Amino acid sequence: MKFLTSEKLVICGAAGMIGSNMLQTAMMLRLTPNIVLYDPYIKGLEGTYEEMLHCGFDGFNLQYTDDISVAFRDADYIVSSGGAARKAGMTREDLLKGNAEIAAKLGRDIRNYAPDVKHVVVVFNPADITGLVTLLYSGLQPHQVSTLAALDSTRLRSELAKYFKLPLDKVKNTNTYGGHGEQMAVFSSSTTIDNLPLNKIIGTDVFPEEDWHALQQRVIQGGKNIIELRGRSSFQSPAYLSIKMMEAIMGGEAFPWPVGAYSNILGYQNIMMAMDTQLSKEGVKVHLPKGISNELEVLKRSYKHLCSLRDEVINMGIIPPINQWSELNPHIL
Ligand SMILES: NC(=O)c1ccc[n+]([C@@H]2O[C@H](COP(=O)([O-])OP(=O)(O)OC[C@H]3O[C@@H](n4cnc5c(N)ncnc54)[C@H](O)[C@@H]3O)[C@@H](O)[C@H]2O)c1
Repeated sequence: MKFLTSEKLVICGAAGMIGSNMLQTAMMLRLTPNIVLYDPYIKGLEGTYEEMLHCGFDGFNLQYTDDISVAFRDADYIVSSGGAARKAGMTREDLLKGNAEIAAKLGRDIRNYAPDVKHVVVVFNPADITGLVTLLYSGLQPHQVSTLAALDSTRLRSELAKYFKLPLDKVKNTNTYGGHGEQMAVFSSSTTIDNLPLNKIIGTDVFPEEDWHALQQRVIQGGKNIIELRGRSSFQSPAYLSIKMMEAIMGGEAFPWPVGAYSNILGYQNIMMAMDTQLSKEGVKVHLPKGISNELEVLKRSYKHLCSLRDEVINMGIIPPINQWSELNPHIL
């Protein structure tokens, strides 16, 4: 059976829930036979490796290591979920600081050991910030780094499909941009429900305004709901979507959802956030989402929220002030 490419894919955080599921998805989609698993937790990493052998997949050259220099040598693609998930008693700031520090190290490791990597997908949270920090320290070009940001859009589609009791594919073009969760910017003007524009239905008897607000809350709480139902944070959906991003980057099937990318668009600068994006072998292309004026206002609010998170990371001393970014990475103007 054929592979999409024979280039080397590295999965960081492969001992974890998302990382190990990314591996299984990449193998099932037969992206490449050459996959290297990295995680500092070597015992769990061996467990992931062993389980994949037990699946009985043919044709793979699978390796694992807790030595990042070995993992990254000659890497063509890197995807990383290697960071902490938020646990009880942990503040958002704790997660932000810890994972931003991991992202700074990831960036330095890319610069040192994988300077010729083609693309890096960052998954660990808060992904917009960890992606930005990785980009700055890696020295890569902005189109070479993207982040997983599709889950609000896929959750919006599933909530709408459940509300209207329709199959998922009757709900089209659900796009959320900007930051994740509370700060997402829903662009309902692009969405159709069984071919009817969503904006024509909102506020009618078919879909009262209060139901629309409640539905958006369910989207925002989508991740929390999975924790309540399953007793742990989501892992199958982020793993699947991250590897589908990688498939598009390797030249395979297009990725239909927004991804997080570095934006240099006027009014949305010096930030990584979900925009109207296309992934291909050339990396990620970023455009300002098309929307009506109140959607763009919400996007602006979301951008400002991400700027305040970014500024927290600057104040923590993890990344320098914006006017010094080009010294760290000359591709950032
Ligand atoms: N972007 C998204 O939409 C999205 C969705 C869900 C979860 N996440 C995030 O993904 C991350 C991973 O979640 P999980 O459920 O797989 O967690 P997990 O705890 O199961 O796995 C994390 C793995 O990362 C490893 N790790 C720790 N430090 C590392 C480092 N410096 N380099 C490489 N690996 C390292 C750990 O040993 C562990 O095996 C979390 O930050 C979570 O919040 C993101």
